[in-house]
Amino acid sequence: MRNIYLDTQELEKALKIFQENILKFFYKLESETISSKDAFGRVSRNAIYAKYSSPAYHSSAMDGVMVKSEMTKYARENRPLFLKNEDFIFCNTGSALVKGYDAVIMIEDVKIEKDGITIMKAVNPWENIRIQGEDVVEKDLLFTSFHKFSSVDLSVLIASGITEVEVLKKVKLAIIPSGNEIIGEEDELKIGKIIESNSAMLISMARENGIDTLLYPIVKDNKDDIKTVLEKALNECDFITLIAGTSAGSKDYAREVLEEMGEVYAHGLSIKPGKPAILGKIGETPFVGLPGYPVSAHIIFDKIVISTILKKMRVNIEDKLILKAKLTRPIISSLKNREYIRIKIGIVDGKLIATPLDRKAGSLYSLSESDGYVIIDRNIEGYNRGDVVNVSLHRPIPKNVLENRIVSIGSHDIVLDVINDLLAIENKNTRLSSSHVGSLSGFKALSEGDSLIAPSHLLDKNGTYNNDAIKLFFKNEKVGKINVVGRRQGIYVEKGNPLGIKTIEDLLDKTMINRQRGAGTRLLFDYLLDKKNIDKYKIKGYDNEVTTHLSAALAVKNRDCDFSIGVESAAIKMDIDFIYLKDEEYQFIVKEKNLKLNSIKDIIEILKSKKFKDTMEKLGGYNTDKSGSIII
Ligand SMILES: Nc1nc2c(c(=O)[nH]1)N[C@H]1C(S)=C(S)[C@@H](COP(=O)(O)OP(=O)(O)OC[C@H]3O[C@@H](n4cnc5c(N)ncnc54)[C@H](O)[C@@H]3O)O[C@H]1N2
Ligand code: MOO
Repeated sequence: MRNIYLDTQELEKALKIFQENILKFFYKLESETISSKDAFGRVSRNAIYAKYSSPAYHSSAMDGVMVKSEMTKYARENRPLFLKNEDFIFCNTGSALVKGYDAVIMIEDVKIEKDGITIMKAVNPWENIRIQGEDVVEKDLLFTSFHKFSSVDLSVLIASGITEVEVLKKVKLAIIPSGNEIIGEEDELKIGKIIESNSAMLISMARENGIDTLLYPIVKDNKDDIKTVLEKALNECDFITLIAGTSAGSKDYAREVLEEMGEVYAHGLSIKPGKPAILGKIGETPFVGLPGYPVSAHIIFDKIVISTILKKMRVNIEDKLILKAKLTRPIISSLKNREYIRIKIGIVDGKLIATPLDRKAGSLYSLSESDGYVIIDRNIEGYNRGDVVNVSLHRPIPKNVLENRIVSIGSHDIVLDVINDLLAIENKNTRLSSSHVGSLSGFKALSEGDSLIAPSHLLDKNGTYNNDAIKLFFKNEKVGKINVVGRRQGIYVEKGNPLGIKTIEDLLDKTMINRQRGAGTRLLFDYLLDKKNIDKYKIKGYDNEVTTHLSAALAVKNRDCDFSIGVESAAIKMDIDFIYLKDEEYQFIVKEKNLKLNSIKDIIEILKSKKFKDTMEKLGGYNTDKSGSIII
């Protein structure tokens, strides 16, 4: 039977109903006694009071000599005072104060003589002394009940004589991956199979929040097998999560099994990604069905599983930091769901900008690349380009990381990855943060202040590169060009060129996958077709697009088309054949005022380096003779 869940609930409402139904889970507070040294991240069960004062006795705060302050009161710069050996005691930082002495003179202020010392100034009573209990007094309240211990707290405990603490037992969370197509990372990846990768992310998210996990073997889409593993998990764990099988597929059994074994409180939330989540319980054990797509699983795990367990542990759920930033692209959202849109942040001309990333729930890498989410609530249609939006950060971003991030929007080339890797190897803080939209859109973004550099390779009428576009987009502002690499553009064909393609004319009856509108490679292809008077729309697949050279090469390798177009290096990387068409210049377009930025200087330094030239040479199909030179 298929589950059809037409009615979705708001996340907060579903969470409330779920939590109201698992009160026994919340009230069962088991504790254990552990060494204070192991208490990092753990939560105290009771209030904790200091056993000793700290310092435990009066002690010297400096290396020097212990004195009776009264005896030093007449010492002056112009009237040195001599103290005999029996009038003082040499001491170190931390030495216990000897009875009768009440001050310490730093060793730098003492002149050592044969049978005593000379001092040039008086000391006050208790000067340079750490008084007993100055930091903590015996029986002081150190920590309240339900306090989560930080690294510093552990030292406080130990310094105050508390060697053991009673803490809440960690919640043990079952993570059960499911699906007939799911294989272990050690298994061979074949068509139709998916590597089980969600649990690695979920286990470390749990660990970050002080939750223990038990990972079960991958269970097949089979009701009996799912029931067997759930029975086992019920005996071994306090909370159960089942990955996948939550939606409407013919093999999605999570809901059915939960209905048979326990209770379902919600199936279907009005959020995206994460919509098909299932909340319920089996016996008294909370159960959450996580949608299989990684981004959906991540959101439901964070918003429901972790937040519920932290609530039980009485740990505050920290609100995420919010940054206001200007959207570089419009976002259209459905009125039915609250959407979590992944965002990458950057700074351009002193302003924070927000670039929306891939929205698909299966695009795990875009989650890893993102800095946070823009949340678009139900009943909001979305935002326009240029709108200032709130970005809820996954974690705080250090200022220097943001300032050293070069927002690059434009054409794609593998060289961008090479530059980033070399920046890391050379221990520079600068990084390229690239969006691949093609050369023309890159120019538009640069001219509208959405990016710092625009990688581009637009052929001019007179055979140079990018000058026509500069004239068109920058009428009142000076821009410079940084030569990145020369590249060879051509046609990608299957290895061995079985269709015998040699010239542009041979492409007429073949199927292609094109690059996106505005991509320099596509424009070059159009130009070459034009020169031969070939109607581009006669080429089958002309409108099918991909956005990078590597994806174009992959499409040929996978035989999704007869040919595609792009730079030679991607053909070499994908091990397919390449038919040369033209040399071209790939350049970074930068506003002249920004050429002096340290981050841009870092890029130029890398481009001029021998390591860069060697790496590009190894990749093949590149010319680095002009790399790093600037044309204004
Ligand atoms: N007809 C409909 N189909 C789908 C709907 C819908 O409403 N109607 N909802 C879609 C949404 S939204 C989501 S999210 C997914 C959720 O799917 P399931 O929870 O049923 O999970 P699967 O279909 O089994 O898997 C989805 C996807 O994720 C991969 N996966 C599963 N487990 C793992 C894992 N441990 N590690 C890595 N990847 C995993 C799985 O292979 C699939 O590719 O349903 C939509 N469909
Ligand atoms: O709502 Mo599903 O969780 O988008 O991808």
